[in-house]
Amino acid sequence: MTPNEIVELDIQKSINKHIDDFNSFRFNAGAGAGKTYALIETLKYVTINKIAATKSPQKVACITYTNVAVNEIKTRLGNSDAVQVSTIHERLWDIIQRAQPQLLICHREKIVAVIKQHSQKLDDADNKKTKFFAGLNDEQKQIFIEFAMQTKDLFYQSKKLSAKFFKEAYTNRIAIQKSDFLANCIKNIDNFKQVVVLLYKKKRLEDCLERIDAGIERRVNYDSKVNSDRLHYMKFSHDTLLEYGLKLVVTYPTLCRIIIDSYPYFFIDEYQDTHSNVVKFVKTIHDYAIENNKNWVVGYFGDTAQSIYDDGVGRNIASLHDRLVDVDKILNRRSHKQIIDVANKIRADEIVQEPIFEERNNGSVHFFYNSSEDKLTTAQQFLTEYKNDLIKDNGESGETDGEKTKIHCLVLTNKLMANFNRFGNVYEVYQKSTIYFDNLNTQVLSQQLEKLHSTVLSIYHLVKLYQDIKQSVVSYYGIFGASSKNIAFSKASLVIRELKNNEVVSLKDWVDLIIDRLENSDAKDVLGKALTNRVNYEPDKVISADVFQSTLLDNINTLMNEDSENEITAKEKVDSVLALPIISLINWSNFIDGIETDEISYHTYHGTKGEEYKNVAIILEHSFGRMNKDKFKNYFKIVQQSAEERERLLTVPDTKEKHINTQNLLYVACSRAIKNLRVLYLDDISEVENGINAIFGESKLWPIDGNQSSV
Ligand SMILES: Nc1ncnc2c1ncn2[C@@H]1O[C@H](COP(=O)(O)OP(=O)(O)OP(=O)(O)O)[C@@H](O)[C@H]1O
Repeated sequence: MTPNEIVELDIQKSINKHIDDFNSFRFNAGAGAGKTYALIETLKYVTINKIAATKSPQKVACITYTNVAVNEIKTRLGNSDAVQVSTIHERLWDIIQRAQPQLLICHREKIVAVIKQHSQKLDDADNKKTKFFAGLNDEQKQIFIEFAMQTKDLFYQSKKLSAKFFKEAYTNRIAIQKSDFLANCIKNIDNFKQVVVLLYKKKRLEDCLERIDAGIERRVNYDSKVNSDRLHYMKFSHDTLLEYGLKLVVTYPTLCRIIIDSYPYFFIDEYQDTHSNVVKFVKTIHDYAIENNKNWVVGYFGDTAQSIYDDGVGRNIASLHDRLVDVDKILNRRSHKQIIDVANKIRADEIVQEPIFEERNNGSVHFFYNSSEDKLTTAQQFLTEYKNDLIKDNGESGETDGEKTKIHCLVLTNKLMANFNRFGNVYEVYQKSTIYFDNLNTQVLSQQLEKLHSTVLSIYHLVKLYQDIKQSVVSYYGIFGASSKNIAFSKASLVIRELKNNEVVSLKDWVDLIIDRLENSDAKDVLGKALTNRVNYEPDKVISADVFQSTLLDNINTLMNEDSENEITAKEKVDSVLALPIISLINWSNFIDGIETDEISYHTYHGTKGEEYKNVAIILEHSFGRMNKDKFKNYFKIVQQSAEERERLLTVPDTKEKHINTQNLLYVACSRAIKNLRVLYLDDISEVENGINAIFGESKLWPIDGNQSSV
């Protein structure tokens, strides 16, 4: 055993000792240090020595960031009943759902708070949209509210009409003609709709409150399948789950005791990207354990320099959760020295890694730049050259298997990544939707299904259903779910044949086929069950072809169009979704599922968290999309300053936050490489060359004349 291996073993022993002593800890180490590995070792240690040895019925909770990570840990850990690996949402719901009476109180309070928010908005004379309502006197408000309630059906029937037809639909009503002030209120359709929708929402919540108070509603549920709260249906979504969880443990200490008894060992992977409410939740339990002399341990595993999401705690963990023992490790298990040296320069903090083995010294890092206009073609040519060099090098050493020459290419923008992955058209259509640019990354491309926009999620499920039926790889249970037990085999096979044997080129073809079968098939009820199971439609939404069609089109319309959209443009946008080729949608859904099909795999920097690849290509630009103009240019500009000047510039909080975020992103990207890393900067670097060279050593214009560089 080498001295470094002994050091590494000692670190694991110290973690085990903290577990023996119930000392909660934070294992902070750089990329490739073996945090995930240590987490698995820790889980094994606890299972064998604490749970199995004492035949304890207690469980170990292991929380990870994505479903992909859950599966990875489960696979690496092997079958274990004692360890429950899950996302925080799954675990939290499992824990708190039993506290229904307390949840109900929490839910009631939330409803009251949201009603108050709606009322404040309606009373806000400074709000452009609602001020016409705020300006009415009490009597007029009452008349308007009554009018809105009486015309609810009309509103929903007319909602999607253009402003002109919408107004006509309303003004044809005698009630409006009679009243001057009502006619006045409907002058601006956009504002009118905004107020009416708020009134409806408020009313729905008030009705729900009454039902709760009358004891009619007694259960509240977490809905993991949709991405927004539906409080009046007694359902809430992801962020509210974290909010409720925290509120419950703070308000009801008994819940802390129950959690401590059920899960005496609690581990959190990638803590830097965990929501602050989760850390507060865990800290509340930890404090309770200390104050009540209970044996409980939480272990956080992560790296503050890899915090790349806005809602993650990042460096704030130290202030949010004190009384933790720090366990540090500076050895790197993943990469060759050349990669580690660059990564150390980027993170520029107290963690200066070194390779665990001295012989890990054959890596390569090359930085190139090219500022031609056609970035896509330049990047493709660059990758082809990289690939050829790898084949040449590996061929010479007699190693030609795929992984050795496979390149993982990291690009900044989703647009470029989508183009490379052949679903650029899908991304382009979603870009024109109502999803804010900042949210496209999560709501359209997240590998955590719960983060996708609800309609995007339905489209994803529709495409997966198509794929599964087309490929015939899924069982009846996989298609129809629990209801498959009660479905006649003949009907199930009929509906699958009907769906499989028709040509489908676009999403529209697929949707039309489903609609047609819901209308005409002898097994239409069975198809409804498949849609409920796979696309998560409520049973009443698949009761007939018409209802299914209007629900889907309504959803797509809401996804694509603002309320005020011109009717023709609105229809064009809905049609642009339906016209998407099914093959592009399959490429997109494969991306969501992390399925790789090409020799070169393309990812966004964000999407590679926790991964490692032998050969990495990074495509860099000044800007990170439109919203983060000059993100990297500004970063390298700061890097190239003297230490004093850098410190001065970073005293501005906004500059510091942006700088650290960029630094973390570049760190995550570069540290994915095991052996070879090539960076291509697709802009003019003359103003930031010194900053680049300070990190990467030197930068060269690509393509280089004469001999190509060796990998
Ligand atoms: N003790 C060990 N023995 C053998 N291999 C190890 C050990 N620790 C880590 N490794 C290997 O080193 C590599 C990096 O480890 P791991 O992925 O756990 O790092 P990490 O700290 O989680 O990285 P990142 O922060 O970048 O996600 C992996 O291939 C892992 O299997």
